Amino acid sequence: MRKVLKLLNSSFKVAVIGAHGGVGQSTSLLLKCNCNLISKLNLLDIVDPKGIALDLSHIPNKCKVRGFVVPDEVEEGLTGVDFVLFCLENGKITGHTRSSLFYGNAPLVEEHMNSIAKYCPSAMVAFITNPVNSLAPLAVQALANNGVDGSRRVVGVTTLDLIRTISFVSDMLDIEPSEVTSTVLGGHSGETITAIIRDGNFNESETADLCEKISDAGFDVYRARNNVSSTLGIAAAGFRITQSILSGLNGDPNVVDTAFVKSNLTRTSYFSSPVRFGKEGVEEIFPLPKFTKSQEEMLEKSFQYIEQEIQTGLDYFSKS
Ligand SMILES: NC(=O)c1ccc[n+]([C@@H]2O[C@H](COP(=O)([O-])OP(=O)(O)OC[C@H]3O[C@@H](n4cnc5c(N)ncnc54)[C@H](O)[C@@H]3O)[C@@H](O)[C@H]2O)c1
Ligand SMILES: O=C(O)C[C@H](O)C(=O)O
Repeated sequence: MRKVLKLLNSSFKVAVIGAHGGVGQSTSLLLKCNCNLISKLNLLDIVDPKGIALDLSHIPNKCKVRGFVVPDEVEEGLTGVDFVLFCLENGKITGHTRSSLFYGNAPLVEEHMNSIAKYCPSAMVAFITNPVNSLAPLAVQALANNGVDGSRRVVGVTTLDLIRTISFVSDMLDIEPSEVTSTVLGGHSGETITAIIRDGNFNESETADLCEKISDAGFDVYRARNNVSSTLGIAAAGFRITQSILSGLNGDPNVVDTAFVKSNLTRTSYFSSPVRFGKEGVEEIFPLPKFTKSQEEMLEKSFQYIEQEIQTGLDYFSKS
């Protein structure tokens, strides 16, 4: 007899933190329009997001959107939330390397993680906010400082690197995106975005150029948009990871997506690779495939950067 899949909830409460910003607004639009698993979409920002919420609420569907000002309305905005998506950025930061963002964003993230521990301790949490490789470990530690185990519930968003890889490879080979088997591992910063090209017959130097293009893609967008980083590609990537995480929470047994998670897969304590999402968050981390020699060398090179960036996140607590 065919087994009927029993899905549980189909009606999750989601919070977007930093919802007034470029990434926050475009991602919230996709979530409101396309995510049938969301019944309540709470927008949080230090700039009053009620106008954005009103605008989105005119799109007719079951998902109810409300705005909450940080810090006064954080309790109301986060209570009972199932999934929190971080899109905030400290406006006072100057310079734009992903790592230069750390010292501005870390205290804001710590404060919100303390609120999450208080008002929605079992929520899944995903970081679009940079630097992803440092802030996801910081967030897990912030929850631990509050007695909450977030090791399977906090993820860094690396799906933008994945969709870029799929787009570039499918364009170059003129094949359907669904046929692309190339992937991306490691983390979300220049030296750690490690594309694993498995399609086509690229020679060594073409493969190296393509991997570099994937790892530089964020800066290419930043330059081409006159110093504005991605808000549209990342919205699609943020939507994708939200859909994956909520489908897992909803009891779908086959949800696989790529994310930067606490991991034993390599010698770094966090790593981005394909994982299975379920009711408990990250439920399975898949073994790494066989690599070519040059892929192995690239990964080996990325480990030291990943570990340093993880350590930056963890050192935040020992130094403060
Ligand atoms: N992971 C990725 O692939 C990826 C891709 C693109 C952008 N990003 C990152 O996303 C982040 C947001 O980028 P953006 O272009 O939307 O920036 P933005 O400046 O347009 O928006 C940031 C928003 O955060 C809000 N904010 C500031 N402090 C806050 C606080 N304490 N609580 C709540 N909200 C607060 C601001 O008011 C603003 O509305 C950046 O860190 C950027 O580097 C990551
Ligand atoms: O560079 C950025 O801040 C944006 C983002 O990380 C990206 O990859 O586009």
